Amino acid sequence: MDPLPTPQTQSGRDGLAALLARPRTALIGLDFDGTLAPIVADPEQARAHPDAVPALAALAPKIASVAVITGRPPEVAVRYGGFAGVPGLEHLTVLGHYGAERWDAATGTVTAPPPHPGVAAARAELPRLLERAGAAEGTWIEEKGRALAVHTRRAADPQGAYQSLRAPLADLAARHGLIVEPGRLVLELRPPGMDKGVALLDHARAVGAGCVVYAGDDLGDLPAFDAVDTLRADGVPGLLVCSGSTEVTELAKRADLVVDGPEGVVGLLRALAAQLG
Ligand SMILES: O=P(O)(O)OC[C@H]1O[C@H](O[C@H]2O[C@H](CO)[C@@H](O)[C@H](O)[C@H]2O)[C@H](O)[C@@H](O)[C@@H]1O
Repeated sequence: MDPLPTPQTQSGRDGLAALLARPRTALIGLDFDGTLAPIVADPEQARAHPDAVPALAALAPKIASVAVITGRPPEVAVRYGGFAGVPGLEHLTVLGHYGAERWDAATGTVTAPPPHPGVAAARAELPRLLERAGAAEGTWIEEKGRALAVHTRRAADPQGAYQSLRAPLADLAARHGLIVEPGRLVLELRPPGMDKGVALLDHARAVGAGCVVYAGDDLGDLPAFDAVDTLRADGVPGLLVCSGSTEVTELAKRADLVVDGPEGVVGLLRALAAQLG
């Protein structure tokens, strides 16, 4: 059996104690890439850790809500995660595109606002811009519909390629009313106005969460960490979990609990499910 780890902060221990005392009020929010799915070189090959879905399916019926909150389009996270049609996950919610789009297992449908016109304009310019910026071989554009992501993980010098594209992509985004979302060797051009913090807060309020756990690994998860702090200030206990990596260190500094990547996240989910009986 997986041992239940002890958070290193008092607020984290309070958050965990609240979850164990009142599981039926608990919301667990989880990022996808780097948290439920191991990081791989090709984003189209990312899949949930093989034990993630069984662990979630064991835990979800014992708590108020499980929400996957991801930068991916929700239908992609559902497909790569293997989340659809799973007994135990009948009420799973996937908040995709940083919360702009939503998939509910109960209906199997996605709700989404209209696309931002700046994405089409940026799409038309992006290949030429990368050429002019001398983007390294291996730089890859991920077409996300509501957004465009430029990946450098497969370049010979991924960090150098990433840094060299920051300014030109920031300029392109600004010209079309978009923002740049930086992540693990990815710079995403996306519409403003939504982030994982807004998504988590809205969902926590909608389900009437009495305590919240959030686990993430990347810079885009920091607003969700802020949301847990906001909830704590409102009297809702919370637990911040960092799915640790050597690529991003910002979350580890803020987390109540650092676990060893998706393997560690799955171990935590399994331990919670076992503890809740
Ligand atoms: O919010 P998330 O679920 O963490 O999604 C963030 C981005 O994740 C994906 O990129 C990351 O994972 C890839 C596959 O492991 C990896 O190759 C890449 O370097 C990472 O940045 C995804 O491709 C993006 O669309 C997401 O926005």
